[in-house]
Amino acid sequence: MAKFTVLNHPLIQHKLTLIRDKHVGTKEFREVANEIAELMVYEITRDLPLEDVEVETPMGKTTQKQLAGKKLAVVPILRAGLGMVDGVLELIPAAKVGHIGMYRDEQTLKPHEYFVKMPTDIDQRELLIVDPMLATGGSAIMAIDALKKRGAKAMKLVVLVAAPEGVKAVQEKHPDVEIYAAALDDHLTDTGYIFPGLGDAGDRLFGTK
Ligand SMILES: O=P(O)(O)OC[C@H]1O[C@H](OP(=O)(O)OP(=O)(O)O)[C@H](O)[C@@H]1O
Ligand SMILES: O=c1cc[nH]c(=O)[nH]1
Ligand SMILES: [Mg+2]
Repeated sequence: MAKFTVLNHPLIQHKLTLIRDKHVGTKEFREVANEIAELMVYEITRDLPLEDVEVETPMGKTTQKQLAGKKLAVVPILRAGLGMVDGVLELIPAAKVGHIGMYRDEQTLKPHEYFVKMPTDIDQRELLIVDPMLATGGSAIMAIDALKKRGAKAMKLVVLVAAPEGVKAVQEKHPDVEIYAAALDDHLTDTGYIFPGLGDAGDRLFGTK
């Protein structure tokens, strides 16, 4: 079973508390969601492999480290995942970006896929799937299914807020995918929202409610 990790750096906790506040508007919600994503990626990439490279400084030749291994791609689950992409790209500006469009039926809570556009070489990349909310887990599971079907082999799921139900569901269906969250919240409500959560992350990011 892959790891589930809560990245509880004090800055991450503080910023998440800021955007939980229902009075925070679209501009601040957007800015802070990206800041949290950036801090999370800083933590998640701690163990990226390095290799030696020779470089000539103005003082002479030296052997130093550079990133080795698989290249990265960011995969937001639309819409709300878009709210984390800029934060990730701040740290990994050369990453490719694949998009998966998914919406959850409000009555059944079942996800529906409406768009997939991936870099052609996803089989050779490590994918960071981003979505602010992991609720029932249905959307993340379907997104990972879609990526695996297209050849993806290495991926991590990065969410701001996870519900225990969603973590369990993803771990059961995709035991090879590590999950990172800024917080593990208490439970899902009977309408499928995370409590205490953030509310509807897509609506809060894009001002659609
Ligand atoms: O774990 P689940 O129960 O599947 O719920 C989580 C999903 O719900 C939200 O998307 P939503 O369907 O609201 O679409 P949106 O991003 O367009 O708002 C959220 O961004 C996740 O993708
Ligand atoms: O709490 C939740 C659950 C699913 N999607 C959201 O945007 N928020
Ligand atoms: Mg939504």
